[in-house]
Amino acid sequence: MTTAPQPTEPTRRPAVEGDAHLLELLASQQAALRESESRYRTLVEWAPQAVAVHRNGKLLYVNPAAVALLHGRTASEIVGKHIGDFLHLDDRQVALERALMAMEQGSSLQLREEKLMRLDGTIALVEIQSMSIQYDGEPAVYVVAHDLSQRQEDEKLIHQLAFYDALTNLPNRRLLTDRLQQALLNSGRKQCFGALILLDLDHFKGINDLMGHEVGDALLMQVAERLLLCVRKNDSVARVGGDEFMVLLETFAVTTLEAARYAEIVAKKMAQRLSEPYTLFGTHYASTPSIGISVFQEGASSHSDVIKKADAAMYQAKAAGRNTIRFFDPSMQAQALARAAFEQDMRLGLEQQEFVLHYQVQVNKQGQIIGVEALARWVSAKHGQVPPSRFIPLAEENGLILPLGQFVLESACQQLARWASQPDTKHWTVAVNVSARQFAHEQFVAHVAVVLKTTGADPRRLKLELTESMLVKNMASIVAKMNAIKALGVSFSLDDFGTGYSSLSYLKQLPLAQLKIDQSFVRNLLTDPNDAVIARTVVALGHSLGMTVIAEGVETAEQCQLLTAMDCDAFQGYYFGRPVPAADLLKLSAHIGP
Ligand SMILES: Nc1nc2c(ncn2[C@@H]2O[C@H](COP(=O)(O)O[C@H]3[C@@H](O)[C@H](n4cnc5c(=O)[nH]c(N)nc54)O[C@@H]3COP(=O)(O)O)[C@@H](O)[C@H]2O)c(=O)[nH]1
Repeated sequence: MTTAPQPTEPTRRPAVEGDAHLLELLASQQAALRESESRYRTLVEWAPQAVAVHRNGKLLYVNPAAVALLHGRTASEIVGKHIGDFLHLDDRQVALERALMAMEQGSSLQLREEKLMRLDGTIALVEIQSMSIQYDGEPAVYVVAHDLSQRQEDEKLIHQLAFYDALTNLPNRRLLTDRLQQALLNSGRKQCFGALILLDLDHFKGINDLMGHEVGDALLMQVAERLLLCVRKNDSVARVGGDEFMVLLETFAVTTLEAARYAEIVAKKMAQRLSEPYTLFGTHYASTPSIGISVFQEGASSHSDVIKKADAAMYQAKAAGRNTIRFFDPSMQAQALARAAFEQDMRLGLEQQEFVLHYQVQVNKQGQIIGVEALARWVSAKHGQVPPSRFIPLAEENGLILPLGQFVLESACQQLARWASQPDTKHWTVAVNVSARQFAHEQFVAHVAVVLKTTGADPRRLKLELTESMLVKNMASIVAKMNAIKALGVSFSLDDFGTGYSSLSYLKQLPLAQLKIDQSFVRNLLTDPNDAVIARTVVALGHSLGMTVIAEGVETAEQCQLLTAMDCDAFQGYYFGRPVPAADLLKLSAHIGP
């Protein structure tokens, strides 16, 4: 049984024998003292704040509020322990020093926030005040702890209500504005551009009024979820009004056009996601957004300007018939429109068979043709010859790479089957470039198998070229897919080797047959010693892993000689021939020889 802390007793005057008056006085003083003690004990026992007394850290008394604060059941679980047992590691050192100071100086110490470890391991944030007292006639420290957990919860709730939307849990306009101000500062510091997307649901009022607010709310919640899936971790999606959402993109773009391009890609992704059907309370609904984009950098505009511009662009999107994207900046808008038209031309070009394949020879150390690389060409009726560097990245972005890649694979395999029937070319291999999106397609393995079957091409003569950058994520599933294709008899070459995330650990895991030295290392092979070291290392590395090595971009005899001296197995480049249609290859091949 512990006793509540006692106030220091007044000095007793010895009673004078026979002095009845004094005895009476003393008795009444003692009675008053007992009453005061009892009142004091009751006050401490019933105090809402946690109270504890310790001497040199050893706990002598805790009141019921302290037992409750520490998630104990009885005081005996706590009394006798050291205060250090209840101090969080973050605060232990300072708190123990303070406790000692309170003992030594016999004074009271200022309020301080500390974290306590409860008996069940949870943490309580408290405000601690200590003072020295006499307890059972000896110095001790009296501690009062105010539980701040509730205050913390309240603060959290206030913050949540002040900065987040209650329906979707997304940041609200106030928080988005804060973040926009921060993003403007960051964009100035990092010398890059950001973008603000303002998005409004078309005809939302109709759904809300006709179907009721419950349906409207459910739609808004699904919109919020879909928007979050379209952005990166550092971007912010906010609900800023009834059916209005803002998305703040922190791009690393160093030009406005680059930032605009990125914002457009994200906005398109959002438009597409939000246009997919919604199931709300068992019924299907359709909804589309109108989207405005404004690109910003610090100095060029204030946060309210940026918001106004995105707002104006969004109204232009509404005026243009809804379900569309508009930029505030007319030149960006013109670029976006031109790109959309170009994409449409590409779609038409695919339908009208404007895409063809050219082939570039690959030769061995003896200068004999051992195969070719298939390279796509677009001969557009409207744009003339369009280089792959222009249409491949765009096709990757808009998904056209899937039909285009399928066309390339089919045509290359048809050609491979034709060459297999001719004595001069029957040993040739054909390398086909596969883009990341194409390879990631869940049906890719099946597509390859079907194409091989329908064209009758020999899988052992087909080589798929992958690039390093597409192999960094989901290694296990990539390896599994490559193995499934390898099981068909097809081999793999790693394109642009050395320009990406080359790491021995992933190289070892991949079922590769060949490494391709990137042409950027071959270009200055004779003048830049670093490039020569890289090329030599790639050859040695490839061989040590049991792969062959091919160098691309070989333009001169000297480059070829040096690469041969490095023991490179095969070569490709203008020195041997530019990419040409299949019909022109045989003429060209007559000129290549040892
Ligand atoms: N996913 C697909 N990508 C493809 C396809 N077709 C082409 N591409 C990729 O487009 C990029 C540009 O290709 P291209 O303009 O055809 O350039 C290739 C060669 O023409 C060029 N090359 C070859 N030899 C030399 C040389 O001696 N000097 C020099 N300056 N350039 C040369 O190199 C390109 C070959 O690239 P690679 O694929 O890395 O071997 C390019 O990235 C293509 O991959 C396609 O069907 N699908």
